[in-house]
Amino acid sequence: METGSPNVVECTQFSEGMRSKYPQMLLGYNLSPSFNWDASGMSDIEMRDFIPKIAQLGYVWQFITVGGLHSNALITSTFARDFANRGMLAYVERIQREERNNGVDTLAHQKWAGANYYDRYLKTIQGGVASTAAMGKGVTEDQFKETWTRPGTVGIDRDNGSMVVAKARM
Ligand SMILES: O=CC(=O)O
Repeated sequence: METGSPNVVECTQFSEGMRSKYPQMLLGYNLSPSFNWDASGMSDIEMRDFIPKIAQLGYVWQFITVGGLHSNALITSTFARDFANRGMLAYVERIQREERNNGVDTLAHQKWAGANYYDRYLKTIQGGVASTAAMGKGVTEDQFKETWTRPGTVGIDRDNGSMVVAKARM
């Protein structure tokens, strides 16, 4: 279902009407980023509970249409502005350390670009020996294999005061 704003009353009425005629009907709902959620009148707690609440009304397929677009736009925009001012520190602080601290797989993104696949492909056609492997010893991805801590890093204050887990330079 599409509504004009996120509204539990409207969801309830639709669900009750639908289920009075088709009791087994499974419902879907667009958790739309087009809504101004802050203008909906819901408290933060009500927003947090919105999904499970309407799930109980039978909305078993709930989707956020362009949540990824908005999150990408936000980080790209805020990072680009910071990068213009603080250069690589902005990248390291906002992106690389956050990827590491949150276990985000793109931290070492080479495999996402198909480098392992391409290396195996090269080895196959070169009879098992590829002198130009993208993922061989000494490549940039090796820099993400070891960790150490160092003091004095700005902007991160997680478990160890001012110490930050950083990756070794090889
Ligand atoms: O554009 C998408 C939406 O409004 O849900």
